[in-house]
Amino acid sequence: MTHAPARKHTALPKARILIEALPWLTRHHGKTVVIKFGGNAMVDDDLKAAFAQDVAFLRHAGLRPVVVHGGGPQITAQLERLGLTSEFRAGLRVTTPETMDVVRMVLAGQVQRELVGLLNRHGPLAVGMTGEDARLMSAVRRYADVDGERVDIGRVGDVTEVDTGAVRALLDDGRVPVISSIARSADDESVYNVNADTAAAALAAALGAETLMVLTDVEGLYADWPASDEVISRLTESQLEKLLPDLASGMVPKMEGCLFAVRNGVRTARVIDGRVQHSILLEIFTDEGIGTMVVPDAAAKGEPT
Ligand SMILES: Nc1ncnc2c1ncn2[C@@H]1O[C@H](COP(=O)(O)OP(=O)(O)O)[C@@H](O)[C@H]1O
Ligand SMILES: CC(=O)N[C@@H](CCC(=O)OP(=O)(O)O)C(=O)O
Repeated sequence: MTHAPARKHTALPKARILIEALPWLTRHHGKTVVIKFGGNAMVDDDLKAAFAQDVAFLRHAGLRPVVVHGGGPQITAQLERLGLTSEFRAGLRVTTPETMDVVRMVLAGQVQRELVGLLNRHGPLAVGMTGEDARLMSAVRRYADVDGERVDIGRVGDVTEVDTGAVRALLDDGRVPVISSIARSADDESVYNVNADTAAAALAAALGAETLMVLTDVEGLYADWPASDEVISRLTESQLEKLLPDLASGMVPKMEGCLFAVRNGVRTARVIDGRVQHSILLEIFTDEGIGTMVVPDAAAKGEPT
């Protein structure tokens, strides 16, 4: 049996930690947070389980988290298993009809299912869907820009329209939507492979999310990558716009997505290190947050986030 003073000794610091989170939780109560979990950040099972714990925590604390997941490395591995090649142009996968079948199978049938399972360990929370369901995301064909030239990369799409009805209904019902970045053309004829950063940004804007959090396999946006690993902690939309042309492939859709989000009503967009366990909760306990935060020009000074 534990004596009351000993219980107090161990419990008090825990109570203090919870109380420390109170201002953040009060500020974010009822707010929608779109969290993009990159395939490169899904390093191991412990990390994925910790991610699910963080998301469940946010939901139980009264926020409305929406998960958009990637799975680039997982798609590449499956293509290799099938003897198919992977080719990227300007950070986007060249997607033949055959590749598209694999993309859909891996994202919706494997990665999404795994995340749904991990989240549902914490209650009947997660519902998986792709952009095809209830016409969540409509897309048009996207071409890659390679050295100023328009290159055909097959069935790659750019989101043109988001119908948030089904996602809002799930959120209102206390669920956590887990979304794979696949979309259909408005006429329903074609199915497209959408970059998961692009899909997350489009959803965050359409939902009027408070925050877009992008979990990846670096600490944030490096100022002079790959020469240095000095992370830029805060950027306004104008500063980011100037940097965009100099960014390398993996970061391009991420930072374009952050810019799109803050330009379209999302209060902050953040790129954080998904390889760090509980990186989402770490955001709660640090004033300036970890990683890189992008804010609209108008909100550039002083406001708490
Ligand atoms: N300026 C930069 N700062 C940080 N990472 C960069 C930068 N430019 C390019 N990168 C690359 O972008 C990668 C992240 O993008 P990506 O591989 O698509 O990840 P994810 O699977 O999370 O979407 C990093 O691992 C790094 O190699
Ligand atoms: C068009 C395009 O490139 N689509 C991506 C979709 C998955 C994705 O974006 O996953 P990450 O976030 O893990 O990179 C792909 O096929 O790899």
